[in-house]
Amino acid sequence: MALLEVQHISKHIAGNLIVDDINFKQGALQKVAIAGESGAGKTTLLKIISGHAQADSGTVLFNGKRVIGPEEKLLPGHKEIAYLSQEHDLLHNYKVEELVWFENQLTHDEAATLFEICQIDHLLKRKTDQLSGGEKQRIALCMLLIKSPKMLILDEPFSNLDPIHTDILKAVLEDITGRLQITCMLTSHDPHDTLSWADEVIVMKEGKIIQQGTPQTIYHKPVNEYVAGMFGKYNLLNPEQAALFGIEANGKNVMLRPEEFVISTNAKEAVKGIIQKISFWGSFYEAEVLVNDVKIVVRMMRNEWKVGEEVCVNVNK
Ligand SMILES: Nc1ncnc2c1ncn2[C@@H]1O[C@H](COP(=O)(O)OP(=O)(O)OP(=O)(O)O)[C@@H](O)[C@H]1O
Repeated sequence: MALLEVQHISKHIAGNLIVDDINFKQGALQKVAIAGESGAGKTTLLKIISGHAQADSGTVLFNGKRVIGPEEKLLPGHKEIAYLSQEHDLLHNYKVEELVWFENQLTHDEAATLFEICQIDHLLKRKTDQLSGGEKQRIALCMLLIKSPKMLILDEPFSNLDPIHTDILKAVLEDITGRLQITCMLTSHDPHDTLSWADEVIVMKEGKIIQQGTPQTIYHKPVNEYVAGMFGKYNLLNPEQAALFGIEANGKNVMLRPEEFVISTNAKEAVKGIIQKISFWGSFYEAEVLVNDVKIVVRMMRNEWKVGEEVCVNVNK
C-alpha cells in the first residue's frame, strides 16, 4: 500500500481553478519532487496534502486514512505529516536550545542524534537573531522532526540558500530519509535539486500534472517543450532536421539535450556546420553550431574549436 494517495484533488481560489484533478501515489521512503513554473499550484497542493488547506473535492489518504482539512478541525495539520513552508520563521530573541527543547518529545540521545542530523548541534547556545537563513531553516526543520513525523513536506527549501547551505541541506535530507526513515516530498524550481535527489518527479502546469516519471525519463523524454525547458537547455528538431542526424522522428518534433550532440572532424554519419559562438560555463563549454540554418547547442567537456570553424556534428546514439 502507498503511504500517500492523492485522489482527484481540486481547488479553486478567488474563482480560479488552482489545483485541477491531481492524482498520484507515494510509497514509504520514496522521494518525490514536484516541479513547475511559479503559480503552477505546487504550494496549494502541498498545503492540501499536509492538511493546511481545504480541497474543494478529492481525497488525500495517508496510511489509508483521510487527511482532514482545516475547515473540519480546530488545529490545522496532520500529526504525522510535517510541513516546512517557504515562510517559516523562528521566535525572536530565544536561545535555539530553548526553542527545540520546548517542542521535544524524544529521549536525550534521540534528540542529540536529531541535532547532529540537522547539523545544528553547534548552534544550540545561539540566539535566534544570530543565525543565517540556512541555519534558521535547519532549526525550523529540527523543530518539526522532533515531533517524530512519518512524512516531511518541504516547499522550495533551496530557494534562498547559497551553494554551501544548499549542500548542507541536501546532506540533511539524505539523512532524514536514510537514518530517520522519514518519507520526503519537496518542490523546487531548480533541476539540479530535483533530478539529483528524487526517485519520482511530478511536473505541474496550471494546476495539472503534465508529466510524472523518474528523473531520467523526465530529462531525456519530456512530453513537451514546457517539461524540457524546466530541466535545462534543449534543441528542437523538426522531422526533416532530425533525419539529417539519422533520427526517425515519425512525423514528430524531436527534443535533444546539448550533451546528446558531439562535435568532431570526423565526417562519417555527421552533418557539417559552422561554429557561431562558444561559451564557458565552469565545468563545461557550450558551442552554438549553425547546421542547415538550424542553431544546435552542443555541450563539451573541453573546447578545441574556434568561432567560424567548419565542424562535423553527430548525435551521440
Ligand atoms: N490566497 C490566495 N488568493 C488568491 N490567489 C491565490 C492565493 N493563493 C494562491 N493563489 C494563486 O494560486 C496560484 C497558485 O499558487 P501557488 O502558490 O500554489 O503556486 P506555486 O506553484 O507554489 O508558485 P511558486 O513556485 O511561485 O510558489 C497562483 O496564481 C497564486 O497567485
